[in-house]
Amino acid sequence: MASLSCALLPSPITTTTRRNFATSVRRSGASGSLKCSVVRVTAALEKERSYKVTLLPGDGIGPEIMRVAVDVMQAVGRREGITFDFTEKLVGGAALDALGVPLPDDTLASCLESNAVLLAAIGGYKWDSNPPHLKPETGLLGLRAGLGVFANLRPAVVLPQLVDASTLKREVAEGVDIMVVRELIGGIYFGKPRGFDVNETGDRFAFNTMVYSTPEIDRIARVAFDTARKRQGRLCSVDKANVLQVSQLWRERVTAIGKEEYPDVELSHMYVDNAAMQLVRNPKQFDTIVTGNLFGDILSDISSMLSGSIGMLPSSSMSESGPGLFEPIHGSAPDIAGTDKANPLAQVLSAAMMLRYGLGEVKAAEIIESAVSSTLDKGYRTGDLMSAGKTLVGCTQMGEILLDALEASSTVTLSH
Ligand SMILES: NC(=O)C1=CN([C@@H]2O[C@H](COP(=O)(O)OP(=O)(O)OC[C@H]3O[C@@H](n4cnc5c(N)ncnc54)[C@H](O)[C@@H]3O)[C@@H](O)[C@H]2O)C=CC1
Ligand SMILES: CC(C)CC(=O)C(=O)O
Repeated sequence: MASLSCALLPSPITTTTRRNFATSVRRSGASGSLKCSVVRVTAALEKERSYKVTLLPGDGIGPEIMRVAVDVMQAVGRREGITFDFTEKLVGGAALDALGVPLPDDTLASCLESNAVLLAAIGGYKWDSNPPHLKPETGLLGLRAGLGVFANLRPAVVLPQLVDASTLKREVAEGVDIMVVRELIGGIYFGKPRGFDVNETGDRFAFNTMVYSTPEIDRIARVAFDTARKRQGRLCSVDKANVLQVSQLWRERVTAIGKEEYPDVELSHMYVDNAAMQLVRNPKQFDTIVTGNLFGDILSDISSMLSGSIGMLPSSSMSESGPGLFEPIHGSAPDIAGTDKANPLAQVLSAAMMLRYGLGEVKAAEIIESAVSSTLDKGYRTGDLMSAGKTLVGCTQMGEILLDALEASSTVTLSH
C-alpha cells in the first residue's frame, strides 16, 4: 500500500530525534517556529505520554466524524499506553448558538493550553447571512490566527485502493503524491482594509486586500523548501505574478530564499490558473507546491479529487510556538449532516497527523494509518468513495470497522 504518511515536514518528533530536530530547526531558522511545540511535546513525553488535546467538533458533519476519530484515538491510546486528556469546546455555529460568538475566549484559551488541537469543521446554511463578525468562518479564521498556525500542510495522495474512485483516468491519478504548503494566516483572508461601502454614485461595493509582507513570505517559503527537501526535492511556487503586485513580491522572495538557502531544491513558478489546469492534466509533475492562503485553499480542494474524495484529505497546521491545529480540508458538509453519510477518514487521518507531527507519537499514527488502509483493502467505502463491487457503509459503521481493524492489528503484534 502507498504510505499514508508520505514525507512530510516537520519530521516526526520521536523521543530519539527530538533533540536533533530542535537543534536543526534553530540552526536553519526554518521553522524556528516549531521550537516551542517541541518543548511542549518534550515536556509531555517526559511526564508519561499523556497529552492534553482540545477537540472542536464544530458544525454539520463535524460531531459525527469527530466521534469516530476520538474512538480510534482512544483505542490506539489503550494499546500504546498513551493517555489523552480531551477537552471538548465550542467553535463556529455551535458557539454562536450557545454563546453568541463564533470563537469564545474559553475555546481559544483551552487550545493554547493544549499539546494539540483537533478540529472537525464549521459552518452551515443557518448562519450564512450573518454579518461578518457573527459568521462561523470568522471563528475558524480567529482560531488559526490566535494559534499563529501559518504553515498548513495538505498532503494529496492517491491510494492504490482508491485509484478508481478518482474522477481522473487511472493512468493520470495512479501514484500521485503531492504536498500543498498553504500560507494560512495572511493574504486576502486577513488583509485590511476590507468591508462594504457605498460609492459616489450610490452603488454598494465591497473590497478585500491581498497583502503579504516579506517576513510572512520568507517563513512559509522556508517551510516549503524544507518540506520539498525531505520529499523529491522539487518545489513549485504558485502565484499570479502576471497581474498582482503581491504575487510579484511573493515570487521575488521565494526565488531569493531558494537561491540563498536551498540551492539543492529545484524551484519552479507557475501562475495559479495554469496550476489548476495542470493539477488535472498531469498531477504527477508536482512534488511540493507552495502558495498563499486563497490559492492554497482552492488548489488543495482540486487535489483532493485526485485522491477520490475531499473526505480523504487531512491537514496539519504549525505555528512559530505553541500547539498545532489538525483538521480535514473539507467543510461541514451541511447537505449530508445528520444522515450518517459522512466519510470520517479525513478526520481520522488528521488525528494520525496530530499524533505524528503534533505529539511525536509516530507508532500510534502508523497504527491508525494502517487500520485505514486495511479497511479500504477490505472494500468498505462511504458513499463519496463508492464504486462497483465495494461495500457501502455509513460513518458510524466505518468507525466500527476501523476499530475492528485496530484490534486485529493488535492481535498480530501481540502474537510476535
Ligand atoms: N475548515 C472548515 O471548517 C471549512 C468550512 N467550510 C464551511 O462548510 C460549509 C459547507 O461548505 P461547502 O462549500 O459545501 O464545502 P464542504 O467541504 O463542506 O462540502 C463540499 C461537498 O463535499 C462533500 N463532503 C465534504 N466533506 C465530506 C465528507 N467527509 N464525506 C463525504 N462528503 C463530504 C459535501 O457533502 C459537499 O457535497 C460552509 O459553511 C463553509 O463555509 C468550508 C470549507 C472548510
Ligand atoms: C471556511 C473557511 C474559514 C475555511 C476554508 O475554506 C479554508 O479552509 O480556508
